Amino acid sequence: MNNNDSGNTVGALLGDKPFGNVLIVGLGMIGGSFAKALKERGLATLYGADRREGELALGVSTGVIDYPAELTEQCIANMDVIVLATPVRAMESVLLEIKPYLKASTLLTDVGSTKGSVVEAAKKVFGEVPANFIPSHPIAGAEKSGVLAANSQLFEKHMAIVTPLFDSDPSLLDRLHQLWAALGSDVVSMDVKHHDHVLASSSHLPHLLAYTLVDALANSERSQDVFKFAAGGFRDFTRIASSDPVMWRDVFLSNKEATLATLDLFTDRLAVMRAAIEQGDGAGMFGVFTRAKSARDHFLRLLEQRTAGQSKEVKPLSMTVSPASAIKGEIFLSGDKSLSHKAITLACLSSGVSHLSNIDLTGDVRITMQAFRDMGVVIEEISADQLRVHGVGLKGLKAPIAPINVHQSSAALHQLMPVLAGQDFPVTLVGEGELLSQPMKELFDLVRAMGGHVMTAAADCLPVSLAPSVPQTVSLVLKNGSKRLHGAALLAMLYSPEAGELRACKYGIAQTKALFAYFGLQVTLDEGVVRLDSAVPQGAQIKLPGDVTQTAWLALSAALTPGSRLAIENALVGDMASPYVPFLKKIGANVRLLGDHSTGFDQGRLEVAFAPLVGFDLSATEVYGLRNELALVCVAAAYASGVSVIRGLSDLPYYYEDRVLCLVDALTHFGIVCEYSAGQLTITGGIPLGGELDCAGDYRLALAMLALGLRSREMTRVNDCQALLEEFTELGSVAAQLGFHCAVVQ
Ligand SMILES: NC(=O)c1ccc[n+]([C@@H]2O[C@H](COP(=O)([O-])OP(=O)(O)OC[C@H]3O[C@@H](n4cnc5c(N)ncnc54)[C@H](O)[C@@H]3O)[C@@H](O)[C@H]2O)c1
Ligand SMILES: O=C(O)C(=O)C[C@]1(C(=O)O)C=C[C@@H](O)C=C1
Repeated sequence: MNNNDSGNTVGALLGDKPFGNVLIVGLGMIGGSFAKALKERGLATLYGADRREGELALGVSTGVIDYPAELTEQCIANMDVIVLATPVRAMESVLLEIKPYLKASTLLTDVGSTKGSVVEAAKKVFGEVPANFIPSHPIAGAEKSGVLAANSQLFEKHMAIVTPLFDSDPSLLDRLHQLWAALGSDVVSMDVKHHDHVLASSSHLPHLLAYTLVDALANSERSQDVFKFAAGGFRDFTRIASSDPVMWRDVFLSNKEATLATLDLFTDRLAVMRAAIEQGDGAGMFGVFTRAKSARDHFLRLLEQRTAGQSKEVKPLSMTVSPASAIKGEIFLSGDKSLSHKAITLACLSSGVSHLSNIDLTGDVRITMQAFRDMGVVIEEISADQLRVHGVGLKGLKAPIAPINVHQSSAALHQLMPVLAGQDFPVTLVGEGELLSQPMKELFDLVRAMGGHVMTAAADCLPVSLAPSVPQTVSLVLKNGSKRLHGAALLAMLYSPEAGELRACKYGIAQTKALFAYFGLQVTLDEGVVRLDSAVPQGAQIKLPGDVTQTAWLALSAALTPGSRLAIENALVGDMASPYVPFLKKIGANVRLLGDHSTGFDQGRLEVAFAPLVGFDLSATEVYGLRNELALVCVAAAYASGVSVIRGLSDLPYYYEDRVLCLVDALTHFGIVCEYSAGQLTITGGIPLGGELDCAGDYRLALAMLALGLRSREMTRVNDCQALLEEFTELGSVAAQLGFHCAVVQ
């Protein structure tokens, strides 16, 4: 070892460099990248050992390491961290060499692609895995090898898996997390066996296929022409066949059981595809290709999000609105998100084909779609807002190959749980982020009421496994549940052996009733009891109406902005239309809703022009009917002449009242006089001042605050608009089309 500082204590060195002395054994592509990344960031003094002296010389001359080293006592005993980066089968001999000199305080880890074999090697050498040996594995790499391929950014925004063992030293484990995090990795913990199975499918099998494909073609009769005419597809598929043969031989020797399992599964699927080609089964092939395409597109989006750092940190977005000149134009609004979600679910569970148009395919609707695709449903995306869904029937879903991941979507979870509880196969649902710590007792109880077996590790939280069960007649009382839970209850009723019922339903069901009717299902509401006749949903053709909240917001915005002439071409008419439109009419707005109303999602043209608004007095019953749009009601009051009274607010569930109180703060901040007492709010109309507001991440509040800024004296800035932009993805283009002066600021 050529360490000039070898006389220094480890503590002193740690003071200079946070990770002290780090030795890499196997200074190739991964070991070199690790060393270079630490060295460039000034985080450690780097030593390298390799059986090829040439690699060490190159490592020093290219600045990847500080010093070449040998596995002597002087070296090993002086290290704070030792990283094994040789091919996995060479690790046992390295462990044998370092064993006599290894201190218990030194963190020993590795970067090998298999973990079970490395743990076995450690057991063989040490008798049991020492507490300071904690295996890890960066999920980043390349088809290159050798120290010259070292890349100091290789691990940034990639995952690093750590596989701690029961007896691993907690402070060294913490150090290992810090080490990978310092190189920019997202660190995740995994069980050794699970790691080897997952990686067998995600990494080992693809390498085997690429090597075998190239080898088979290279030895085929027409190999010269095959390579001559091979283009992008061949190159993309076979890039990894240029990887290091020693490394990959070691991987397959070390992870036999898991690779054979995934290979068998793949071979079976390949046989199915072979049969489909032989039998000219176009529909079968189409099904596989559409599902695979969408699974890959979904995976790429997740990867993009992660590499763009979005899943780590959500940047708060703000929006500004300048007093607009006028809102002018004709517009079609995209379909309601919650209806889109429900329509897709019903279409997947129907017999026959459904055609869904004006569907909102943004955000978590895609998570639900992906889950159904994973369970065998063919969903064709005909255009950005149209789907053709080949329904499989209520019990026709197929067991997914892997657990269903709802990511962070509670909406997707509520759609999927009752449907999965009704199937004849066991299934596991996993999630991510905050969703993992949210108790789902009410939803899980609902599944239990269906007769479902619900198994969770942490009480009523994700992940959850469902086992097939004998279905029970669904009879539920949902006094306090959310609207989503009520939606889930209706789906649960689909699986009830006899007509199910839901008591104490506190939400209007007009929209659900209409949606179910499209699929041939009859929902009735009688004295607070919702019933669903047992029937099999049938494929349907549905054109979803424009989003009701967006319609109400645009109508108010045009009504209070002089010079406005707005037409919304696909506003919902009839019973299901928002009561906000008649409310606007009542307070003097120039509003006309044109269109015949018979059944279902009938749509008409809503025309709005400016007119002065007049103060109003709303009873508790009217306020209940307008509960979703109360923030907009308050904005209307702020611009109306005279005093407006809004009654019965404290009779509403607390979150409606909270939203109104937030808006009252905003109005007061903008100089509008408000008084709130005993659930009654009075607002005296005036001219809002403008300024900065915070919508606390609430989509409806954000819209109301933007409307408030439309005629205020100064520009209005609304902070925390992330949820708004996720819900109303077309806000920018709608604003541009209608002449709003609305902009996003980071
Ligand atoms: N290549 C990838 O994409 C990738 C990704 C993640 C993890 N890994 C893992 O990282 C490790 C290294 O892979 P790589 O791609 O850097 O390979 P590489 O061939 O570039 O480097 C391996 C180095 O180890 C040295 N070596 C071999 N046996 C040795 C021994 N007994 N003592 C000392 N040195 C020895 C070799 O001389 C070589 O320099 C492997 O375990 C591999 O499974 C690779
Ligand atoms: O990107 C590549 O070339 C890789 O092969 C990297 C890859 C992988 O399969 O994803 C290879 C092996 C690993 O252990 C981890 C990552």
